[in-house]
Amino acid sequence: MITMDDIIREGHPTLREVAKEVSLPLSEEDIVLGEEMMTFLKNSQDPEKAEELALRGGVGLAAPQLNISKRLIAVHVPSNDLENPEPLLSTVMYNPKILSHSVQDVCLGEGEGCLSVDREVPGYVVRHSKITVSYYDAAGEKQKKRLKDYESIVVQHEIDHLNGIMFYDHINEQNPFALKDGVLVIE
Ligand SMILES: O=CN(O)C[C@@H](CC1CCCC1)C(=O)N1NCCC[C@H]1C(=O)Nc1ccccn1
Ligand code: NI
Repeated sequence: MITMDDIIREGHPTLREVAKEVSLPLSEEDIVLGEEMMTFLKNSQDPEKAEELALRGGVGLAAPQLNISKRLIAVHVPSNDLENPEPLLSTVMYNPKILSHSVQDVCLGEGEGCLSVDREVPGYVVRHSKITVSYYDAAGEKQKKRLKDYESIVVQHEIDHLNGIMFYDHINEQNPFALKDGVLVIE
């Protein structure tokens, strides 16, 4: 079972590598890895389990964060609507690829963090508001999804990890809260 001890922290070279494509058909090993990454996210969002296992709550995880330089990510974005507890997005993506994106940019008002970064790095992380992402699912089926806003931000943060990019690489060093015209700030 994955715990925080399995997550490598900034400074570890693997976080700056470009991860390798996963070979298809998916190996049992890669399928199990995806399942374990999804279980970590669900555990991390469960108050009891998170406390018991000392997990930081996470909505996404990329294999390089486990020192596994492969192009697979897991995302589990909880619903923000008590009426409908269904998660907004919950999937493992193998060889995810952004096919197209909006001109419109977006950023989280409270900035971003990372389970591999044990410090606050303030500033706006400007990303595409909408993306069309293709990927293979755990059944080896090719999928295509159009994502927007928070879900889009999460998937972009994870795909960055596959390319050795950290969220703070996007923050303007001169003025971390500088915003170009038209960038949408979402809370
Ligand atoms: O690469 C993947 N990571 O580094 C885990 C990150 C991924 C998100 C950061 C911004 C977009 C994707 C993550 O999830 N976090 N960052 C550090 C601590 C907070 C935590 C978080 O946002 N938790 C959360 C949010 C809503 C609901 C439940 N939990
Ligand atoms: Ni991260």
